[in-house]
Amino acid sequence: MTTSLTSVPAAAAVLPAVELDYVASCELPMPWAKFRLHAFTEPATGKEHVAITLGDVANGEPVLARIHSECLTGDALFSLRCDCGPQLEAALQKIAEEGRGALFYLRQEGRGIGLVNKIRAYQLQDAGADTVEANEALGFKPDQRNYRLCLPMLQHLKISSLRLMTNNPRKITAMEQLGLKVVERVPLVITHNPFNERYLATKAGKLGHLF
Ligand SMILES: Nc1nc2c(ncn2[C@@H]2O[C@H](COP(=O)(O)OP(=O)(O)OP(=O)(O)O)[C@@H](O)[C@H]2O)c(=O)[nH]1
Ligand SMILES: [Zn+2]
Repeated sequence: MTTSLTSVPAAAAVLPAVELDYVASCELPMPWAKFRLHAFTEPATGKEHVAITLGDVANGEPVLARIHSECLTGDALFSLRCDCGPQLEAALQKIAEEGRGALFYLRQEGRGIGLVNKIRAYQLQDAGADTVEANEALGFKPDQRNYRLCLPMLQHLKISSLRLMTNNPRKITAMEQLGLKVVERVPLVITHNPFNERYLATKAGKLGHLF
């Protein structure tokens, strides 16, 4: 049985709604704790998104949260070109340490351009472009993500106040524009290696990330 979860709060009335359907939840044991996994579908795109929770996130207290954008290469294939894998792991570990929190895994691969286009962008980066120049050369904005996706999931889980694990101030602004309260920014660990130095420098220099 699916439940339709379309809504736009007053603060985000100017933005078009994103409709998600809640489908099912299950236990998800991980090395750090036994989480719960909640599945949603996005009828407009056919994409499947998930939220991972631990503890009672619906009790009104601010929730330690991570909004994580899909990165197949970093999250699953151990790529050292970015810091996504270690950030995903660190966020889940921190939620487990606190015994309560939520991670939203959004299928917005490659900052919203998709896996194949991200690999095209990486090819341009191999030839000298930075991450922003590569996206633009392919006809995309530097960051095409839409955080409105989170709203139906947050509402389904009854979360309205966040302690957000991020180094990206635009994520905080996006959440506030959706009518959510961000009571704290919790910085995330950055893992430097010889392959991601330029990626991290571009994030700090052109995309406004706080390191
Ligand atoms: N287009 C493109 N996407 C990338 C590149 N490197 C990583 N990504 C994607 O960027 C997304 C992660 O975003 P980041 O900009 O690294 O970090 P963030 O989510 O904005 O900020 P944090 O909350 O601090 O992690 C994932 O969807 C990755 O697949 C790249 O070179 N080009
Ligand atoms: Zn990545």
